[in-house]
Amino acid sequence: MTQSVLDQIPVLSMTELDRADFAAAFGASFRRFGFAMVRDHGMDPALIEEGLALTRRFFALPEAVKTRYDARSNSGQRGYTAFGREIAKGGRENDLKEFWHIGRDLSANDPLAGTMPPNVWPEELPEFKPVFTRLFAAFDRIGAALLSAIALHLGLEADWFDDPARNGNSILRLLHYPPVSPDAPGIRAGSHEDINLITLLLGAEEGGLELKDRGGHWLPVVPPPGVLVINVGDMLQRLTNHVLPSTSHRVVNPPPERRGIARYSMPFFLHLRPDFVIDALPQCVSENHPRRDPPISANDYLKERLVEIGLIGK
Ligand SMILES: O=C(O)CCC(=O)C(=O)O
Ligand SMILES: [Fe+2]
Repeated sequence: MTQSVLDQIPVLSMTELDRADFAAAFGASFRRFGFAMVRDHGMDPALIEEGLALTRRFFALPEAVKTRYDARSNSGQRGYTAFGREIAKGGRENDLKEFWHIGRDLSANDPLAGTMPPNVWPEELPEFKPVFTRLFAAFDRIGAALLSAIALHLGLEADWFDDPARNGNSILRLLHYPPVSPDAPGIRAGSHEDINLITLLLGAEEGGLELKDRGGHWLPVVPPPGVLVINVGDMLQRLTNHVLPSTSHRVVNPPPERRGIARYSMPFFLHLRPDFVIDALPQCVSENHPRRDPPISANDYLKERLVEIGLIGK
């Protein structure tokens, strides 16, 4: 498979291809689209279903209960962010979505503990903590395998990302896009790029997700059931000096016949360790392709971007 024949995101098997072939195909999809789709990723379908069922139950709770877990006290990094609060960088209308964030639980004496607030859990749903703790660990594990494929594709050692991503400030986001009324201003999620290294997305089978391809056209991303959608975030774009493009994407409103249907999805934003300094890899810099961005620590970059999307005050 060469890059030029890729005009739809291929669905790649993590078990049918050997390690080198998977890395080549995954890398080609990333270079072409900034997106990839993967099956046979080994995540337990029953666990995913449990997570999505709990997500539906949480968002069905009364607003007064959900706002008890308001994430404004921790920069939007844990707990509940109400409908209409987040706005795409540079966007005009706030997004038509509400979400819940789960992060990494570090011990209080960990040197990085200051950069990661403790999780909050909804008392109303005791299964939340065990189920999402397991899902977070599963995403961490598959994320590490995908980073290893990216490393091979870039000509690095397979374990290159192990240390930079260990105890990364990753976030599991549970998303609810309620039914959309015909006169609603704005869209479910305005065009944006993800901040982190890579995003692993599950449950986005209800349509609406679109990526902007290199020709500037919006291409629907329609994963078959259970397939993981992975995209390049801004941190990987910076690290690879834009060789791997962080691709703009959005979630458009449903057509009239599906307006009454809510949409749920579960992106895992895989982050670097907060103290890791993101600087272009030497193999991605040349005379013809000079360095594009100055070095910056993952934590400083994250803070800068959270201000831009309205999750922390200036
Ligand atoms: O819901 C989706 O399918 C995508 C969500 C997304 O792009 C995001 O939350 O950054
Ligand atoms: Fe996104």
